[in-house]
Amino acid sequence: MAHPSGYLSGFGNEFATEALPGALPQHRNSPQQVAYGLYAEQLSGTAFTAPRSHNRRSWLYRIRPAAVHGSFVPLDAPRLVSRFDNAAPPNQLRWSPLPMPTTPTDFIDGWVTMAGNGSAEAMTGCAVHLYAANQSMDGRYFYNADAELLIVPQLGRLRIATELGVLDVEPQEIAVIPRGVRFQVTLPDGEARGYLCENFGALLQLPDMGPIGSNGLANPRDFLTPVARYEDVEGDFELVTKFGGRLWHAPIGHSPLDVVAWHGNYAPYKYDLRHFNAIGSISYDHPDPSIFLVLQAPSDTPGVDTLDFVIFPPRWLVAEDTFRPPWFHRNVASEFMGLIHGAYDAKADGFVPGGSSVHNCMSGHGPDAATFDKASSADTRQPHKVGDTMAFMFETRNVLVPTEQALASPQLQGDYQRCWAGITKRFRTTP
Ligand SMILES: O=C(O)Cc1cc(O)ccc1O
Ligand SMILES: [Fe+2]
Repeated sequence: MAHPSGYLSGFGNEFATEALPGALPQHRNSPQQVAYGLYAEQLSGTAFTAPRSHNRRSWLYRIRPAAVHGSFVPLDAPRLVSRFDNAAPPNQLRWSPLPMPTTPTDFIDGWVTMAGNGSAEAMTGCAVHLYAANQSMDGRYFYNADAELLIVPQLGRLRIATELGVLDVEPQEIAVIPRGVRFQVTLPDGEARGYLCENFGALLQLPDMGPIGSNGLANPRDFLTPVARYEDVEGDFELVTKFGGRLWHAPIGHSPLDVVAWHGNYAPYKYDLRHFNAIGSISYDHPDPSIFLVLQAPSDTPGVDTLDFVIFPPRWLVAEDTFRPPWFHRNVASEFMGLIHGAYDAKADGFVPGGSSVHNCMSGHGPDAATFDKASSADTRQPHKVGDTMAFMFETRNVLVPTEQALASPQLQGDYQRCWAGITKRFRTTP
């Protein structure tokens, strides 16, 4: 049954889609002659020998193979950083939103690297960027050989035309573009801003749910993958790639979005965070934020992820005799947070939509003084709705090294630590 959205529904399914009838070969992948004079091409996202449960690849039937383009030369990208070997301060860090660009800037020009760990070459770790753009990509196409790309729009819609079809995303939705998939981003609202996470390692997957059971959190059928759609256009175009931590570009005489049909389980997808089924405490205490895990990129160590994508969606707080907002804490993991919409329940002010924060390994953080005061005297016999909110966290196993430009940024809030300065000594020698 066709999904009402016009997309294909499900996470990591074996999809099959064709924009022209009969374009998709049946019962084989590379027949001697493909219908409509198409070329067959495999795109693999995991090792050929990866276990079946993790094996991802798709077969593309296209007007020209991906090999047809000119030679790549380096492309300057001064705000893109790929080495995370500078000294990371243990300070809690927070930034105001990135201002919108004042010169023509498309989605690719608009990346500003904030922090990261590991490396693209080693295929481990991740990089966190912000993007801010005021132009559609025009005659320009991009693929990322370094990473799977998680896109978290905060302002303005994105039309992401990929080789495998079109994803329309708006704030409070996310998109994931697999490593290697070519795409072009246009801006229906004329401008756009948001957060990006490049995942250099194993692909993002839905988490196991343990005692939660077989339903809840992000339900697989809410993940949407586009149907095949192709462009048959020729011109003096540019193919940009991120490869080995830097940008390269090559001339290309046609649109690489020329895939007429495809099948497989390696494909872009989107997910509406508002569909997340939040599960929490219905008795007492504030659970660990892993309860809000949307997607995880596992590392080689069982139970320890390279990257966790966690959200803090609208929800009811009902826990009794409980300090309900996030507690004070220090974690072995490192946290990059962003706010997509509304307000975040641990911070009364200063953390605004489009803003960011980093709390690295063992750096103490938690509710600000105003939040602490309010929540420690709230009536917890009453349920409380945390509405009008959508915050997220990229949580990583390795320290998130902030880039020098992020540490020197005019948006860095030099007074961030003062949000805890009003937390006074309450100790007394009587209970
Ligand atoms: O630091 C944060 O605000 C994120 C966070 C939220 C929470 O509910 C528990 C732990 C945690 O790191
Ligand atoms: Fe935290």
